[in-house]
Amino acid sequence: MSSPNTPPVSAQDFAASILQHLKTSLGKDAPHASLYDWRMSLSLALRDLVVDPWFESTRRTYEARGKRVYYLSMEFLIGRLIEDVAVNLQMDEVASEALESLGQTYEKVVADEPDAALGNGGLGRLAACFMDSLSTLGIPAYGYGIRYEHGLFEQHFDKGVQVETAETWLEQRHAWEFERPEVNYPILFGGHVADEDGKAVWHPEETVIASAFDTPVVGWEGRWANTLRLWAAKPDRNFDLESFNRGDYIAASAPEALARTISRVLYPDDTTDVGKELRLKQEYFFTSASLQDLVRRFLSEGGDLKSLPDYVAIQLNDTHPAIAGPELVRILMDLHSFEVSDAISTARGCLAYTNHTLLPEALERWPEDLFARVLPRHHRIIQLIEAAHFAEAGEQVRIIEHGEVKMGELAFVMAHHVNGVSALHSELVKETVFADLHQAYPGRIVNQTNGITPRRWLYACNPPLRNLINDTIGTAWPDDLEKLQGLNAHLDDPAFIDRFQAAKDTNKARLSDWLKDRDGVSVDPAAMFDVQIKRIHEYKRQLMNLLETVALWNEIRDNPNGAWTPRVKIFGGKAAPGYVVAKEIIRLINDAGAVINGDPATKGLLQVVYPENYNVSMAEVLIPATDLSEQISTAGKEASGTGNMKFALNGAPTIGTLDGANVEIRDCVGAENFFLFGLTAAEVAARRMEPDYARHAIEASPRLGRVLEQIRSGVFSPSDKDRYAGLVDGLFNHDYFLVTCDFDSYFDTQRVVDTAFADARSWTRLAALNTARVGWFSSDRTISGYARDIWNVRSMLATGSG
Ligand SMILES: CCc1ccc([C@H](C)CC(=O)N[C@@H]2O[C@H](CO)[C@@H](O)[C@H](O)[C@H]2O)cc1
Repeated sequence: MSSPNTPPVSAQDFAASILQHLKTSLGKDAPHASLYDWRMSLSLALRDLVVDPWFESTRRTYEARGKRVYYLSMEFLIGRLIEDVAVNLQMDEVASEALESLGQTYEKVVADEPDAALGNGGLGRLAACFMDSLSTLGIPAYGYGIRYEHGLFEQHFDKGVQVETAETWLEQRHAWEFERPEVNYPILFGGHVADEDGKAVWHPEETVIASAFDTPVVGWEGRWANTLRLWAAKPDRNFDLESFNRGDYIAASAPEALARTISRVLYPDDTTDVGKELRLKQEYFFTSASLQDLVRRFLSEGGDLKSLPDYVAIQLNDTHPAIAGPELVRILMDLHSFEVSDAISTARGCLAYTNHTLLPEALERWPEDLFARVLPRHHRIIQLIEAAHFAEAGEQVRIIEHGEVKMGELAFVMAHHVNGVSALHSELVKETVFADLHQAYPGRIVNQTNGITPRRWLYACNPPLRNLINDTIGTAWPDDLEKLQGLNAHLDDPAFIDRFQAAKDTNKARLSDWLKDRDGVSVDPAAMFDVQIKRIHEYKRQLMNLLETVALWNEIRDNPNGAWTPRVKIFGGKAAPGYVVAKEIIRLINDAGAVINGDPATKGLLQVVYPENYNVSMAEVLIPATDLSEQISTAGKEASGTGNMKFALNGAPTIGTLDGANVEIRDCVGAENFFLFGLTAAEVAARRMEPDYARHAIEASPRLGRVLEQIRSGVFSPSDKDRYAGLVDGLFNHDYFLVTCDFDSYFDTQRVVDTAFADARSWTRLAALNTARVGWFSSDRTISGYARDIWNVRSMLATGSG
């Protein structure tokens, strides 16, 4: 029993509560209950324990007239919730005991829960970690987003090729949400704006209703609980019975179908602005509903809108909710008769914006005509905002330019603070994408280096290591993660190192069982588990990892008697459906993997594994079992990364570039404890200026040249020799992400890793050292930074953590 605090309920009472829900909520008795019935009953029994702290938190915030944080995000990549809630309520072991007493297996029941995959990757997962930390710190907050009927697509491989199918998490009842039919708002679209006695009046042509679904978010030890309010789209008018009676069934259900389209599916793009009208409507839909809701709440508590910034801190998770600036100005001007300048300054006083990427193709720019057609009133208001900005800071930066509405510039101008997500990224934001605005508004850009919640990403996903840490330094670390520094004193204690290794081995055995059961793939837990899991993108350089794998394959075949360190290369990740090159890279990894895995000469020494449908739940199995964390993006491209933090926390040293938060991880663990390679961001910029830099790099590396020739000539696609000719030519002619230039440094550093891993005890010490020194990357520290530097909010839990 390692859980620090006494759980609120005994296993016996909790078993009774599960049985009660089975009977009254699921209408089943134990002998006839399905896995789904047990899972729902467990979820509802846990949810019962969340409601009181939830009500209490809401009541205390109301009474204290406290300032609230509103986190607006198009994505919340939540994953499963049972274990998260059980752990935060200190109920994980009680729940396991209770289910056991009912003849059920906790792990099996937990694994039946579908992931809430309402996000693409880093940005969405960060939002979920932030919600956990806001509750743990007792900061009153609402998360606002969209209740997509279909989250991120399911990925399947058909002969190594990614195919996408619709995700269906809501096919079954979602145990954790409470529908709020009474909380709904009209969302207006299109039409025109008329000037009626000096006032601009919007005459929309379409109205959709936003209806709320609330999910409680309980923090560590159940001390506080906030709300995640997700909006679903509904028609503003009833079923068209008349058309139905006329037999025109399509017309009858059209309003419903059309309205629901807005919250039907998550756009699966995580780096390319698709510029689709429906995407713009989704962004306005949830932003307008959220602003109408928070203004109603503020007014219902007797607030004076002039003082809104003192009670409301709105954080824009990238530019996706950037329409919040013009929308809040519209609400203040058109519905509450504010003057334009007061409306703009009041709105700016509430808003802050986080930038998560420098990739030009990811910066949202809406065609002005499309924008003006869908949001004619906001188009006008943006012109007013731009005029005010010109008056304040000159005309060098425009919001509307070349027939486009630039959402990054709009978010910047309408925010009191703008932040990047790692120290390097925030500097690059000042020097590149917002250099002019940084000049105009010095001091507006700050840094808040990302973080991860240790509750999900250590305490819940890694019981063996959690227990070892509890036994070694006590149980205070889950909400004070820098306490892990206490492990440094045990790094030279052989017993501790043995237990650390044992924990890693347990997790590696669990992963190999998982791969065997799920995919029929067997891996050797004694081999090095070398893992790269993240969205597939050229800048993340999964291709370079694959090229190194083929080079190693060659090396082993050339020197079969060499002292090779057995390695399992594990890849995981989805490509945006329209991202052709990324899908080619996936296919090449699978094709090359098939050849390498089938080669008797390297059997047991090198293996490639690529489980389908990487998601949050898979990460929770892969990360604790990892020996080597691959963070190999082109320097200057990965804004932060958060997977890098999860691996280090779970005792996996990093091979990586000086990019994003890798820089700060290396500073924390020590340069000698980080396998650094590659060009720096500045060197990347310089190398790009050199003509033919890729061709020269390839000519200088026979090892690389050989690998590229093998791929080009169809060694991994014997039935379709030229399948990868284009991909290889791409490297020769426009290797924008400098795979060719960093290859040799990467290959050589991997050989250093081989040698280091071969010395098991020193490797385990290195792994434990990583865990000990990355406590700073808790999202509690990140959120405390936002609260202090941007939101100026206090914790309602006045103890030390506030
Ligand atoms: C418009 C399409 C679109 C959708 C999502 C995005 C996100 C900003 C992409 C994203 O997830 N960025 C990642 O954010 C993480 C959290 O801050 C960082 O750790 C990653 O480095 C960054 O790539 C860009 C463009």
